[in-house]
Formats: sequence, C-alpha cells, structure tokens
Amino acid sequence: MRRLILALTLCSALVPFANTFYAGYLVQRQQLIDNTLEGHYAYATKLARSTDDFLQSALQQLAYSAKLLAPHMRDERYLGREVDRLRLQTQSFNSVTIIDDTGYVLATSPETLQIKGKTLQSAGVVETLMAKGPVISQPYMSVAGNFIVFISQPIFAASGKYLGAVGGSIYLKRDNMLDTLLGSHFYQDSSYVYVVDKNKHIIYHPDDKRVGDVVHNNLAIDRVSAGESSRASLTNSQGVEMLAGYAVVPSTGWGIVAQRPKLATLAPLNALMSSVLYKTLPLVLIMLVVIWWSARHIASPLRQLADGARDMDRPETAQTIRSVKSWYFESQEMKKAMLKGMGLLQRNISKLREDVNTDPLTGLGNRRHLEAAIAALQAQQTPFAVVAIDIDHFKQINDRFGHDTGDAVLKQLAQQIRTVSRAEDIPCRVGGEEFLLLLPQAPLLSALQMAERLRALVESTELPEVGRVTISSGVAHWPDSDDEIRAVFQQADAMLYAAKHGGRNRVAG
Ligand SMILES: Nc1nc2c(ncn2[C@@H]2O[C@H](COP(=O)(O)OP(=O)(O)OP(=O)(O)O)[C@@H](O)[C@H]2O)c(=O)[nH]1
Repeated sequence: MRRLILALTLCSALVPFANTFYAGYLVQRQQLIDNTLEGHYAYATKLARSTDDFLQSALQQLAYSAKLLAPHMRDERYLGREVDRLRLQTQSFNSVTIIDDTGYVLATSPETLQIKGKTLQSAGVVETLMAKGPVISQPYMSVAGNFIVFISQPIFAASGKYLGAVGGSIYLKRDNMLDTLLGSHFYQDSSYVYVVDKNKHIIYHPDDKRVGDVVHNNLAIDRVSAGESSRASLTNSQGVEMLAGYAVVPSTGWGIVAQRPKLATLAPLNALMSSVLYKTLPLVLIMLVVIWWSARHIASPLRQLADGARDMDRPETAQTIRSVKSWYFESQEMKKAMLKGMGLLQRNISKLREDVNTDPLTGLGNRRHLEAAIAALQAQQTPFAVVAIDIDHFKQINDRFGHDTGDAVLKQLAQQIRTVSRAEDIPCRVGGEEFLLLLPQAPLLSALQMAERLRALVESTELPEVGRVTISSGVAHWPDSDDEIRAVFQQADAMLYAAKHGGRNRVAG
C-alpha cells in the first residue's frame, strides 16, 4: 500500500508534466500545420496569378506580332526574322510557328523542327484554326513528339480576312518558361509545385517523368480541377501525407498545387521537442527524486503510527508510538490521539481482566482467579495454607430474611475476610456461601490462628436485622498436608466438614 501511495504521488507529479509537454507539442504541431497550409495556399495563389500574367503577356506579344505580320504573309524572310525574334527576344516559347489559314507552316523557329512547308493537323493547330481568335490550347503531343501547350493569335488582313495564325509552343517536358516561373524559387526545403490542367493531366512537375500523367484520387487535384482554390491536408497518389495549397489559373483553368510532405514539415518540431525533453529530463528526474524523498519523509511517521495501530492491545506498543518522530502537526495530533486511545484501551482491558476474575457480589476473586493463583504458586513452588470457610445455616438466613439480606451477609463476611488477611493473601468466593482463603508462605499454625481470628470476629459482629452469624472453617497446607494440591483442597474441605460435624462455629485443621 505504501509503495502504491508513493507510486501515485510520483505519477501525480509526472502526469501534469507529461500532459503539459504533450499539449504544448500538439498546439505547436497544429500551428505549424496551419501555417504551412496557409503559406502554401498563399504561394499557390501567387503562382497562379504570375502564370496568368505570363500567359496574358505571351498572348499580347503574339497579338503585337500578328499585327506586324499581316502585310508580310508572303515575305518568307520577314516571317523567318519575326519567328526568331519572338522566340529569342521574349524567351516565352520553346518554338514559334506561323501557319496560314489551312495549317500550312510558313515559318518556324527553330528550323531544326523541320515542319516548315508541312500542313499541321495537331490538336493545338486545329483548335487555333477553328477559333480564329486567341487560344491557349489543352496540352497535346506535337508532330515533333513534344508534349506541348500551343498559344496563338489570329492574323487578319486589313480587309478583315483571316490569313492564319502566329503561335508559340511551350514544351512541357523540357526547360521552359513555366520552369522559370514555377520551379526556380521556392523554399529550400522539400516543398514543391506542380500544375494540372482541367483534365487532371500533370503539365508541370519538378520530376519530368510525371508530366503527362493523369492523377486520380488526389483531393487537391480533384478540387482545383473543379475550379476551387484552398488548402488541405491530404494523402497523395504515392501514399505520402502532404500539406497542400492549391489555386486555379483563371485564363486556362489550370490548377497550381504547392505542397510539402507533412513529415518533413513536422521534423524540425519533433527534433526541437526531443531536444527540449532531453534537456529538461535531468531536471524532471531531480524533481521526482525530491518528491519521492519528501513523500517518504511525510509518510514515515504515518507508517510507524499505522504499524503501532496494529498492535495497540500490547502494552509495549505505547513506547513504540511514543518514540515515533512526528515532525509535523498532523502526525503529532495523530500520535497524541493514538496514545490517548491506547491508555483508554489498556485501562479497559485491565478492567475486563479484573471483571473476568472477580466475583461481582463481594469483589473477591472468583474460581478462575483462584485457579490462576494456585497455578502461579505451584509454578513458583511457594508453599501456602488453605482456609475453607462456610457460613453456618445460611439457608435459614435466606429463608427467614430473604435473599437480599443473605447477599448482605455474604458481603459482610467478604469484608471481614479482607480485614483479617494480609496483603499477599488471596481471598476468593468459590461457591454460593463458600469462601477460600490462600495464605502464601503461611505455615499451618498461622493459618489456623488466622481462621480462628476470623471466626471470632464474625461471631462477635452484630449484623442489622440478622443479628449474629457464625462460620465454620477447615484448614490445610501445601505441601505439609499433601504433595498433591488437589488433595490439599480436599483436606481443607474435609476439615470444614469436620468443623460442621463437630457443632459448627469452629476451626478444624
Ligand atoms: N443470598 C444468597 N444465597 C445464596 C447464594 N448462593 C447460595 N445461596 C444459598 O446458600 C444456601 C446454602 O445452604 P446449604 O449449603 O444447604 O447449607 P447451610 O444452610 O449453609 O447449612 P450448613 O452449611 O450445613 O451450616 C442455599 O440456601 C443457597 O440458596 C447467594 O449468592 N446469595
């Protein structure tokens, strides 16, 4: 039990510490997650705006070119210079192409593409020719085998006739303007950005191999391709927990997702918490030792008092309790109360012991007391004399004066026996009106004299109402009368019987 209390005390000190530590960790963890989500959302939003700005600016550059090109659609050299200028000066496109209203390539930069003089029927070109207006195409696989987005502006003659289009391609799997825009500057950590189109195609990813993949079962992609901009904690298609912010590029419906693995985000916090724990642990251990020592010190007097309480019926326990060092008020009070209680208990016990051995009517020892006294005398080999005393014709006293008066006579005789006996003598009432008196160390003669003195005293005493009564006594001695104690008492009885038979009011021995 003591160990349990000690353990509980230590726990009650340790639990709040652990609780505070853990609660602190949880709060900081949530804060870190929230901040990261917010940061990534803000970053995705900013990138969406920048991407939109870039696309708008690319469209403007092409629109400007389209105006310049309209009067020179048959001038091969002019067209060649313009596509080179557009590609090299703006650096917005990986390639630039001018087509006529049938998709026939009039000029291209770089020429290494080898599509000049060919009629293109790729998805981007078909979309451009159908639209006869500004177009940012859906990503598609080009004739030259590049996964591209084609951005174009129509070319109209002054008469309003549609002449064709000038367009720039962005190669999604190669270095391009999106790389510069999206991949160059983000946190120097494991954060990264990727872009999906409306159909959940990855059109930009730091890992080139992912470009062109269609991603399902990704919360951020599902939401952003549905036109929603926000932030979310999610598990990506690779099964990694991510903290993601996502935003829609208004002009194209593309979705930009900026994200960071949750584990990487929380790693510094975990390291910090470990370090805090490591540094505070010695202090906590010292604190626990102090608490343990204090608890032991406080519990010590209580434990000693509790040990004492188990043996309260033993007289020596009082000394044990007295010696307990009760150094604080409560234990002092408990010690005082226990000592007081023990005094009472001891008094009650000795009173009970006395009652058990005492004849209630006369206050003399009873038969139990007599037997204990005989056993003690025998054990110590102390010689003793026995006087058996009996009131003569006591029945008549009862009959004539009533039982209460008889009792009064018995009490009176008990008092007279006390009067004539010594302090060390043992007077007992062993039956109705039979008394026995043990006289330790007394020779037979002294006992006979004492019995005679008693007899004379009783005879000479006038009792109210009853008048005079007499007694008869038989005397014997151990070991003079017999070695056997039982025989000595029988001898005293025999002598008493002889005294009665001899006419009563006499002593025989
Ligand atoms: N008042 C009273 N009477 C008692 C008590 N115990 C026994 N007696 C009575 O004591 C009487 C004893 O009488 P007996 O033993 O017959 O003899 P006795 O009348 O004393 O006559 P002897 O002994 O032959 O002289 C009985 O009447 C008992 O009822 C007691 O506690 N109180």
